Amino acid sequence: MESGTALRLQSSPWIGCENPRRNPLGFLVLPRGCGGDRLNTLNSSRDSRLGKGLDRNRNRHWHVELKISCCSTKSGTSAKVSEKFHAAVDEALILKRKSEDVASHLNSRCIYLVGMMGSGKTTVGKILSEVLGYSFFDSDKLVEQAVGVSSVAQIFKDYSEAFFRDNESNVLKDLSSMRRLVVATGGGAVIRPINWKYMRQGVTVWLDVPLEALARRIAAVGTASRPLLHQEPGDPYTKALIRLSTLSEERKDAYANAHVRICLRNIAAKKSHGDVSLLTPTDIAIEVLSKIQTLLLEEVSTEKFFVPSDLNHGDNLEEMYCL
Ligand SMILES: Nc1ncnc2c1ncn2[C@@H]1O[C@H](COP(=O)(O)OP(=O)(O)OP(=O)(O)O)[C@@H](O)[C@H]1O
Ligand SMILES: O=C(O)C1=C[C@@H](O)[C@@H](O)[C@H](O)C1
Repeated sequence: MESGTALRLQSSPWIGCENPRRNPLGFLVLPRGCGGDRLNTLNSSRDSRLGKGLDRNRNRHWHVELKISCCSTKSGTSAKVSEKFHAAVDEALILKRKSEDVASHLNSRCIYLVGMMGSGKTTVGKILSEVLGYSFFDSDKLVEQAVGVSSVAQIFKDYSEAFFRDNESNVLKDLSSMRRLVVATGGGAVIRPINWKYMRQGVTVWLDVPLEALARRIAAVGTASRPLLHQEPGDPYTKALIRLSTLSEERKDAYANAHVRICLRNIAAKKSHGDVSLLTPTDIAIEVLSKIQTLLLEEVSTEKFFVPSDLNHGDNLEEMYCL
């Protein structure tokens, strides 16, 4: 992913700042005077939903956090680096603007990301949670926590898939009474209708990624953590592609229950390169916010609520799962 392709910031004449650093999510943290002024003008609202992410320390040592997710810097010239940095700043500005618009209509409702394994639910979900000032949870991790076993693969092995699915439903039920969460759900969470009842308490978003791209991503990290891919013979790419094709055929109608569909092929086509592998997680996060914005504006104009807006505050998730 983009994490291995850090920009060589120090060599950029445009930036000229010392010691740019990244926070744990891969956001660039720049000191004052390092090109963040363009963001500062947009960042003037004190009660911004982004307050936690962008306004932190603003009086003492103003800084900005940008998600840099460009694809390659192999040629490494300063001009190219500068161009890419400009593009990343523009991307971050769009992301911020969209997140503010969406936050004002979301009314604290949660976002549930659904999609096949490897579709980017975790990667994109973390970006969304950061810009919206939401907390991020991965339902697979919550199941592991609830069962007290360190991996989903081990739960499948020690118990059964059905046992895992029961626990997954329990987790989604618990989450459904919560607010201000972005949840990356397990790839198979969509197959149980009851889970939709829980997830549709928030806005549900389907990350629809071509199977070849999924298989490439999964092959790159291996199939060890994905028990449903263990049975197939062959090299990791072929193994993943065969199994993903069957699962996707079985599940495509279920994924289509989501309020919003993010089709990577369509985003790539809109960008005129047609290549989904050139789409950064930030590109995808921006598209998610745009589609949610459209949904919520339609909600306002038709007065028909697609997503319940009167949820009670739930119990404390940290306490429930000993996090
Ligand atoms: N836009 C992208 N471009 C390239 N690689 C990506 C992109 N988004 C995610 N990845 C990579 O694909 C892999 C899977 O991503 P991620 O873990 O976010 O998916 P997931 O949907 O949460 O998967 P799972 O359901 O199996 O937990 C990771 O190695 C991640 O770095
Ligand atoms: O696609 C699936 O069915 C799964 C995806 C993972 O996220 C895990 O929830 C588990 O490995 C099952």
